Amino acid sequence: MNFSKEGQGPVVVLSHALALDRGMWSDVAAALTPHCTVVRYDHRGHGEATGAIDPFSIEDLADDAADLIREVSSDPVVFVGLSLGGMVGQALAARHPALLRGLAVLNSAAHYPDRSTWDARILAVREGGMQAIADSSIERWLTPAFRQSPAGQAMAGRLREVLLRTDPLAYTRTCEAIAGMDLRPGNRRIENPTLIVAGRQDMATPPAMSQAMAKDIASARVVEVEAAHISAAEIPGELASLLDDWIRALPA
Ligand SMILES: O=C(O)CCC(=O)CC(=O)O
Repeated sequence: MNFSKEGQGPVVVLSHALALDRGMWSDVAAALTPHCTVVRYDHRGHGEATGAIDPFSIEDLADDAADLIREVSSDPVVFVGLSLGGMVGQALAARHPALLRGLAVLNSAAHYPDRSTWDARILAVREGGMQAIADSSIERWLTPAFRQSPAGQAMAGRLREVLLRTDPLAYTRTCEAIAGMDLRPGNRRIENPTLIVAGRQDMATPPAMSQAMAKDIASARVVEVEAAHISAAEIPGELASLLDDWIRALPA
């Protein structure tokens, strides 16, 4: 698996969103490394990872993350996942709780009752490649106000480049995994301290999805932030500070 490890202190693993890569976390990682050892990795078929040809499930991605954690740390780690990364985090906590000190699930969901939007995306990418979903994705990922700012325009450009570089087959395989997932039964077993972060302007995984998740995870608390879907790109400083405070308060 492709990963990077930087900084000193408790190990924090950062898990990225669909059609992005571990670069998505650059600004959050820079803010965390003075106090934490930050490990970032690419999901199957994303970023520098290759070989996402066979179908896989969110549980398979969670087992990949478990293998990575065993490789980078002999102690339990803090796992922070955004969207797809948060789905992986939920499955990881349900399947491998002893590997975790804490779980942060940002801008994510446990289940999609209606798979038609995923089927539409899969069809669009099969017919038109990643270009076919680029504009609509960026519109869901960042708020209009941020996209109009110079920093937001630069960020949108960087995210678009990564999306366009994503292997279309890896993207559609991951959409299949998300469309087929139901993490709710596993969530009812989670006992790790859990922080759920919802973006008030997140159209991809609206706050109601976070509230539903929190009903199943007894140990969870929900915090809302002013951002759209990729909060790690839009408000990295605020998010890093929220995570830093939460990590410091976790039992050792
Ligand atoms: O972002 C993810 O990891 C999955 C949810 C999603 O598809 C977000 C989006 O592109 O709208």
